[in-house]
Amino acid sequence: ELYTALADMEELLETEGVLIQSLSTFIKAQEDMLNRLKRYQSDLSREHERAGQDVQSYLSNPINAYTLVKHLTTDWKDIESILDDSKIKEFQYNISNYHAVLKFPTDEDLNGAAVALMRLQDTYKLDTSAVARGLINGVQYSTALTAGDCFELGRQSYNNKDFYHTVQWMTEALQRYDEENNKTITKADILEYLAFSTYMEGNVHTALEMTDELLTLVPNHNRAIGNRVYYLQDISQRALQKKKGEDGEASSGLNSQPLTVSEKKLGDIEELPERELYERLCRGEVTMSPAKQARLKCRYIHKDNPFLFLARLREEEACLSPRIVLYHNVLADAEIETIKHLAQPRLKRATVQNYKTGELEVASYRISKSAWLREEEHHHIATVVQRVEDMTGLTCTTAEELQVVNYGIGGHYEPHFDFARRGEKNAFKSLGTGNRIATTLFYMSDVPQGGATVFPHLRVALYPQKGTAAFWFNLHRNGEGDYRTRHAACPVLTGSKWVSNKWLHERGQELLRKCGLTENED
Ligand SMILES: O=C(O)CCC(=O)C(=O)O
Ligand SMILES: [Fe+2]
Repeated sequence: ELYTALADMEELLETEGVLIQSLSTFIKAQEDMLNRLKRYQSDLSREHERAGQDVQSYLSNPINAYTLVKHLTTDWKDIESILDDSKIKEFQYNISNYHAVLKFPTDEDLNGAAVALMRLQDTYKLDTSAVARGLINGVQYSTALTAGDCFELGRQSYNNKDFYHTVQWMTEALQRYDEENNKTITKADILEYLAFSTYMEGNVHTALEMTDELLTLVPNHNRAIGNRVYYLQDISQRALQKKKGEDGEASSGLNSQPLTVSEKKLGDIEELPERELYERLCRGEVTMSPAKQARLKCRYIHKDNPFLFLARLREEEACLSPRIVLYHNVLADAEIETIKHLAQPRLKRATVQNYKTGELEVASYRISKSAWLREEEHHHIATVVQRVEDMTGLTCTTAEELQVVNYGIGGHYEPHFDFARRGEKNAFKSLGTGNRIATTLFYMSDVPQGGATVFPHLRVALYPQKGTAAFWFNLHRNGEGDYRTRHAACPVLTGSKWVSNKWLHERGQELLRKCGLTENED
């Protein structure tokens, strides 16, 4: 699996580099061969023309006679030998051998990358046609996609039974097709997918029109002929049902039309489903109320810690209850490089714990790659862990190892709790270190677009800043989980997002975090 971390995608560029080099060598050899053939062709035809002007006198010249014989013996043999197909065989052989030695993406990677693109489109409300032109939020990141590219994206969606995106991308493919001089796909191919997906999206009349258009292009298209019959049946059935419905309505005099979404009064934003809040926060459409924001402060702090007297922490409050803070400039570039360097070769698809079985498994709601680093591995790791203790005033003796995470494009982690809930099977139980009392999340890269850490129920969005750490307690002082800390990592729109986290556990903090005087105190 390559698409889940941007770090691993770098190897694909190397693969492509080797393939391009190999293709260039092959083309060069083929061009040399053609040039030699062209030279022969022009020499031979010139001579042949000369002979044709006066055959008798041409052949009566002994040199010409010799030349003709030579052409038909040596030269044509030479031409035959130039036409050597071993170069093609060699090229084919090389390409297939590269599969054994270079990194290639799989069909799952292709599908994963396409799904990631759809996720970005949905979360950030990106316009299909702008994306197809290589524009992301108005910034030109890549060259435009061809009709064939758009078709392929539609096909991937189709294979995932995602007809909504199939329609979007096939419609875009059709538009690109009309503008293309060198066609990269046939109109019939596009129409076939577009018509069926349009039907699946509930628009049978348009599906029928598209199928009719397809049949004018390919009159004996078997599937189209079959679908057409099916669509016509569907239309007449609907008409019948509608008629029945109208008759019934007339007699009862009731209008049972349900309200449409737009007619429903949208209540307070807090009543929005979590998913909607999460996506709005990712897009930066929702913020904390100005009154709450006005109470947030930045300050230099030392927590009476001798080290911090010398190196004060730059603390920025992101939320007061529960308290979420950012510590700026707490990781040096060299430390970040060490962490990335050690983690990179060990990155594996990040897993989540199944709350019923306790098993670790991959899930579509967490797409990234991670690795774990121990303090003994490098003095930089030990220093960073020491810094967590200095920053938080807590102990790391019972903490988990440092987790390093890299997100690929579209990589995300949907809303979740970092702590284990009651009754949930979890791996911490056997450790005897208690629950995850707090989270320290280090941002190890800037992310140009997307990739914020958001707390939907608090309306807080933290934007990655290289070298900054976020800190919050997951548990109340009485040890109960603080449900307000539910948070998520928004999909990465552009850039590579690197974070690392240190999860601190309850045991050992007994004398470091005071108990509350009231129940469920922050
Ligand atoms: O990457 C982020 O912004 C958050 C990651 C996170 O919440 C986690 O790994 O538990
Ligand atoms: Fe988390």
